[in-house]
Amino acid sequence: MEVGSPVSAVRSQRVVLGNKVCPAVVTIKDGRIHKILPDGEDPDEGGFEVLDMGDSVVMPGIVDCHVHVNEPGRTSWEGFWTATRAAAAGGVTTIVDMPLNSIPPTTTLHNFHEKLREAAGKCFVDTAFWGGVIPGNQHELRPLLNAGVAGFKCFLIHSGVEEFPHVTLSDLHAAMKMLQGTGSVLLFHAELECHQETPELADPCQYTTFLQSRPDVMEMEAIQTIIDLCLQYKVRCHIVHLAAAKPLKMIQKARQAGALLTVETTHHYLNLCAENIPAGATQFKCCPPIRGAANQAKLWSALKDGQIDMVVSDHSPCTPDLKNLGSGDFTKAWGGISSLQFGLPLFWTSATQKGFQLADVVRLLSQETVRLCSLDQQKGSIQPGYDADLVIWDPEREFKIHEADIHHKNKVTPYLGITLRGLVHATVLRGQLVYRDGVFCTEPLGKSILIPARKI
Ligand SMILES: NC(=O)N[C@H]1NC(=O)NC1=O
Ligand SMILES: [Zn+2]
Ligand SMILES: [Zn+2]
Repeated sequence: MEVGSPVSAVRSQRVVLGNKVCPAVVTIKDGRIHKILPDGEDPDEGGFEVLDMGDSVVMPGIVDCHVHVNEPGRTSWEGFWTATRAAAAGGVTTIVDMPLNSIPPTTTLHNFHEKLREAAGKCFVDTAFWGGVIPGNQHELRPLLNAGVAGFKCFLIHSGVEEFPHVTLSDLHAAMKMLQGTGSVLLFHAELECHQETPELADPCQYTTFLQSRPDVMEMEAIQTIIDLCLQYKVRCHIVHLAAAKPLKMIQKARQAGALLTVETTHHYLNLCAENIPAGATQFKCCPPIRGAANQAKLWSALKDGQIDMVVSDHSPCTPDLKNLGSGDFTKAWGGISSLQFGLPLFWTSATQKGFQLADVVRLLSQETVRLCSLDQQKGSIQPGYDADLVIWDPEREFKIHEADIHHKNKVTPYLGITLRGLVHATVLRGQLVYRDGVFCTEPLGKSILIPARKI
């Protein structure tokens, strides 16, 4: 079957349906899942283009709700065309774009309209959008929500870019008042500046120098602030890219007290360790920093027992010069790691060794992420009526990451040359084959997804 073709049924010996993996034929009508038939039973109506995938796994497409596309304004860093091709190659059928790093940032209705114009006709997978909260823009929040943003993101510390300033507590009270009763969600970059001594003569090329400059107490302090606001206003709050395990106890306690609080971590915190980062290797720089192995083990057990809800990429690329790889100075390099294309195999390679099952992958990379961005009635599950967004992959197949196979605009990544388990064969977007074995559909078939206002 050619890429770009409509698919009217997919057959496989391993279809992930809820908690089960079984042989089935998934039929598709008008871009949506129509019926799920036991294998052997043939689709009854004629003219079916059955894509027979043997024993490759068929799963809901991955929904990565933390991606910095950077368009418009910083298109040398990334863009809709390249980011969504990387997504398609990685089995990601929906991304949610972060409001910052693009110029302008998605902090006003006017800027959101500009974002939508720029995205049109360039996306190979579906794309939804977060709005941003910055000082003084509280009157833009309701209009942005009514226009279809999935929710909002803010920073409690310098964001890395000047045009997206971080908020103070009084900005947050103003924003919370606007969001109260809307059912929307506020995402927090959870690091707060704390008073601490920084050793003057520390070598900026040593990873530990950077790590010590952003200790886990900065995450603790930020998360305490978030919990207080969340309980006070009863607005849904979400902690992006939790790196430290220490705040998990207080998060759990807050949830037990009724806080509408969710938390994500990223592939880099689950796969990379501070102990293994060489001097000068600024491709590993991100914020909060990658912490030690003992911390990482705690993140994995928190994922297992549901204390961390989901795993995302936080794909945040830049041009190679901004990584300062030449000097290797961690204090000067851009913080951000590119991994949009490799989320599924990165997660699976480690998770399978820790006893996670395919159904856990669906829960952590699709079902929980669609709930966060209010797409759970439409995406993230193989059920009649849902969008026929599928990833078809081989969880046993190993492959090596070669630069030539990376579809992100800039190829700098800490994962270059590593071998992963889990090869994506095909990606189906609303019933159309958009990627198969290295070949993309020539037309970008992705849509901008506007989220209808929540009914609460
Ligand atoms: N501005 C931006 O993308 N920052 C991201 N990069 C990173 O490493 N953490 C972030 O929050
Ligand atoms: Zn962040
Ligand atoms: Zn981010």
